[in-house]
Amino acid sequence: MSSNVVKAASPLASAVTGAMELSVAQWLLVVCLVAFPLLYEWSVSFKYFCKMAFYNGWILTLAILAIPICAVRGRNVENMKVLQFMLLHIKYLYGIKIEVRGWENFNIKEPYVVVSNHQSSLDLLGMMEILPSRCVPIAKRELMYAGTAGLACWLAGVIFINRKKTDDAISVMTEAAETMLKEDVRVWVFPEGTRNHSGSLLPFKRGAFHLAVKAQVPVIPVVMSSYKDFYCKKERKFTTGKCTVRILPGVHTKGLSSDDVPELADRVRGMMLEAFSQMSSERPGKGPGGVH
Ligand SMILES: CCCCCCCCCCCCCCC(=O)SCCNC(=O)CCNC(=O)[C@H](O)C(C)(C)COP(=O)(O)OP(=O)(O)OC[C@H]1O[C@@H](n2cnc3c(N)ncnc32)[C@H](O)[C@@H]1OP(=O)(O)O
Ligand SMILES: CCCCCCCC/C=C\CCCCCCCC(=O)OC[C@@H](O)COP(=O)(O)O
Repeated sequence: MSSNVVKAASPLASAVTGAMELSVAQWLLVVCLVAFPLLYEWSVSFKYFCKMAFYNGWILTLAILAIPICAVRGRNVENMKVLQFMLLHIKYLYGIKIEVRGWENFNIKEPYVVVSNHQSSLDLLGMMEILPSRCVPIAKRELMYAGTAGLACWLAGVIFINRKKTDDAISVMTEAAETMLKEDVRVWVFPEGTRNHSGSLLPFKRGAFHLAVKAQVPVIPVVMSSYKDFYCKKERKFTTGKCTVRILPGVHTKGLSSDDVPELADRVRGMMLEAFSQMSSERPGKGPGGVH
C-alpha cells in the first residue's frame, strides 16, 4: 500500500519539480531577454563591459578560424593579411567610422618602420584599416599567451619582445632590422610602449628609431585621432563614433647613426603631436587647447 502511494506521489513530485525547473528556466529567460537589454540600454558601464567583452571574445573566436588557414603556410608574414581580412568588419559591428588621410605616404616600395600612437586595444581597428602588405607589429610577449589570438599572432610573424628584459628586447629588435632587409618586411611599432588614455602622447621609447637607423629605412608616422568622443575607459563609455587615421610623410634615416636616434625620435614625436592636436581641434565644438 505504502509503495503504491510512493508510486502515485513520484509522478506528482516530478511534475512539481519539473514545473519548478521550468520556472527557473523561465526566470533565466526573463533575465536574458528582458533584463539584459534593459540593463544594456540603462547602464553605460554595463554597455561598456559587454562591448569590451564581446570585442575580446570575438577576436579570440575569429582567431580559431584564422589558425588553420594560417597554419597551412606555417609562420609567415603573409598570414597578417588573413588576420587583417578577418578583423576588418569589426568597425561595422561597433559603428566606428574610420577616415584615412595620407595614403600616398605609404607609396614606398622598400621596407619601413611605422610608428603610431597607442590609446587602447581598439587601435587594432585603425591598424587593420591601413596595414601595409608584409607588415608585422612588435608586441609585448604577454600577447603570445593570449589563447587563440596569441597563436594567430605567432603564425602571422608578430615580433614579440620581453619588456621586462631590455637586453632581450633590444636583441630581438636588432634581429628584426636584419630580417626587414633580408625578407622585405615592414615593422609597426607603438613607440609609447604602452596604452595611453591621457589624450596626448607619452614620451617615446627609442627602439623603433634604433631599428629604422640600423636598417637605414624610413620611419612613417601614423596618428589615430583621439577616441574621447566615443570611447573612454575611465568613464566606461563606449558609443559609436568616428576616428581619423593620418599617415604622415616618411622621415628618412639614410646616413644617420645611433647618435642621431634621440633627435630623430623627438622630431617624429613632434610631428605626431602636432597632427594629433590638429585632429583634435577639428572635432566639432572642441578647441586645440584640449590636447597638450
Ligand atoms: C583573427 C584575430 C587574431 C588576433 C589579431 C591580433 C593582432 C594583434 C597585433 C597587435 C599587437 C599590438 C601590440 C602592441 C604592444 O604590445 S605595445 C608594447 C610593446 N611594444 C613596445 O614596447 C615598443 C616600444 N618599446 C621600445 O622601443 C623600447 O625601447 C624597448 C626596446 C622595448 C626597451 O624598452 P625599455 O626596457 O623600457 O628600455 P628603454 O626604452 O629605456 O631603452 C634603454 C636604452 O636602450 C636603447 N635602445 C632601445 N632599443 C634599442 C635598440 N633596438 N638598439 C639599441 N639601443 C636601443 C634606448 O635608446 C635606451 O638608451 P638611451 O636612454 O637612449 O641611451
Ligand atoms: C586561455 C587564455 C585566454 C587569454 C584571454 C586573453 C584575452 C585577450 C583577448 C583577446 C586579445 C585581443 C587582442 C587585442 C590586441 C591588442 C593589443 C594591445 O592593445 O595590447 C596592449 C599592449 O600593447 C600594451 O599593453 P599595456 O598597455 O602595457 O598593458
